This record gives sequence, structure tokens and C-alpha cells, in this order.
Amino acid sequence: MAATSVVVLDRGNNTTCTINLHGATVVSWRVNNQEQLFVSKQAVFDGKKAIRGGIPFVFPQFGPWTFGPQHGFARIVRWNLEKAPERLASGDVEAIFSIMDTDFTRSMWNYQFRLTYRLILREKELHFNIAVFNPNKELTFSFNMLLHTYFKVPDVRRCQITGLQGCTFVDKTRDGAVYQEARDIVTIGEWTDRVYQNTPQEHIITNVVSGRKMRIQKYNFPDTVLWNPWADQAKGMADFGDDEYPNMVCVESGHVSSPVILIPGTAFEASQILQVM
Ligand SMILES: O=P(O)(O)OC[C@H]1O[C@@H](O)[C@H](O)[C@@H](O)[C@@H]1O
Repeated sequence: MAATSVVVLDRGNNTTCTINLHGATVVSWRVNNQEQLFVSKQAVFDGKKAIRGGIPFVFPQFGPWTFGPQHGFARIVRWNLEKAPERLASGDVEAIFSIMDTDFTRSMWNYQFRLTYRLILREKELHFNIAVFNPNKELTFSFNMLLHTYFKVPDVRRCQITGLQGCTFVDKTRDGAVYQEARDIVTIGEWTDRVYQNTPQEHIITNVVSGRKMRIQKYNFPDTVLWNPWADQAKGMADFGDDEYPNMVCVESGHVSSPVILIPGTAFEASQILQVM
């Protein structure tokens, strides 16, 4: 069996979305033949390591983890294809992916769970609907979740990001010091690793591929992580080219600064819409 395998949603007009079952990582989103996501040339596809780029799925932990790998296990396990790509009456294409607990996941996180991930590819949009169910009889569990989206950009220094003004953020490049964002438009010109809290439902990033704008809409994802490793940090990552940092920006919708607490028999739902404007 191949170490990794992919599922393609094809809407026609050279508009496609490719999902690698390793981590249910979205590894490509093309709109009219234009790639919107960054994947490193050094990315490793060995069915073990997390894929460097696209949209890795972070769950049940964000960041370093005492009981397992950084950013949890969802991005390094093979997902099931619950529903193969199917064209809807609207012409949009849908596919559903899922994981549930295994011996491997229980060795780090000893709960039964079920996670479904539904993707819908529209003309200029990609929709993500996520549901986590707690089937345990008595155990409440808590988790973080985040869509670690790597946007492809011609030059990150020219991107402007809206929707962060007034938000409190934890700056991981300054030992987790907490600040408040003063700027209505945020730009990036150095190593950036920030967890913005209680952000609004919408962000716009300017100057993505072909000078267009990207709209991010999120529901039940209170936080937004902004990340670019810049030159020095890039050198420290084996699966990221030294000169690639100008061509990506991670703007990540998540529930990370506080955990989701899920009591038995209930579900948590969250969603995101990406739109090329
Ligand atoms: O190298 P990883 O595990 O994919 O993580 C990449 C980055 O992911 C970001 O979301 C984190 O805020 C960063 O701290 C981290 O460096």
C-alpha cells in the first residue's frame, strides 16, 4: 500500500481540491487553475511525518504535548474516506472524511471519539464543516482544534491581514508575552508566531495569489494564529526550504487558547469558509 494516497474533488474549470488521507491534509486547492495553498518543496510524504503545508488538521492538542506529538495526532494518522467526492445539485462537490479512536490514539488520549470532516468545493470557495462527538458513557474530554492553513503568497511582506485590531495575543516569539493588537491592518516582516484570542468571524488577507484577496470566515473558532518562520527559523526546519518563507503565510482558525470541553453524548461543531475574492 502506498504510504499516502489522495482524494480529488473536481468542480470543473480547473477548480480542484486534493486531500491526502494522511492527516486528511488538504494539499492543494486550485481555483481556475491557480493554486491557493503553499506546500513546501521539502515536504515529506512518508505517511508518518506531518505534511509541511496545505491544511494540516490540528487535534486534540495545539502546540507541544506531554502525551504525544506536537499539534496532536490527527495530522499524522490515516483518515477514512467516509463519503467519496460527489457532485451536489448546485454543481459543488462534497467529500467527507473521518477518524475515530484506535489503540494508537488511546495510547496518548484515552477516550473514545468520532471526528468527521466535510469539505465542499464551490466555484471560488472551500467550505470545511467539522464535528467531534463524545460517545463515552461517563467521561468528559477536552481538546484543542485548529486548521493550520498555509496560504500561498507571492511575497508575505506585501500581505495585509484585517480583523485583528484590539485583540489580545500571545506572542510565542517573546516567551508567550501577552499584548493587544493596535493595528487595523497587520503586516508581517519578521518571525511571527502569535495566538490572537476572541477574533471576529472574518479576516481578509490581501495580495495572495495573482494579487487577489482571500476571505476567511470561521464559526466556533474563537482564535486566529498567525505564523511565518522567517529566515532563521526556516533554516531549522528540515522539511521547509530556506528561501520559502516569503511565499507563505499561515492564518489559522482554531479553538486553542481555551479547550473545548465535551460532555458525554454531545458533539462540538465548527466550520470555516475560504473564499477567493
Ligand atoms: O512545525 P509544526 O509542528 O508544524 O508547527 C509549526 C508552527 O505551527 C504554529 O501554529 C505554531 O504557533 C508554531 O509555534 C509552530 O512552530
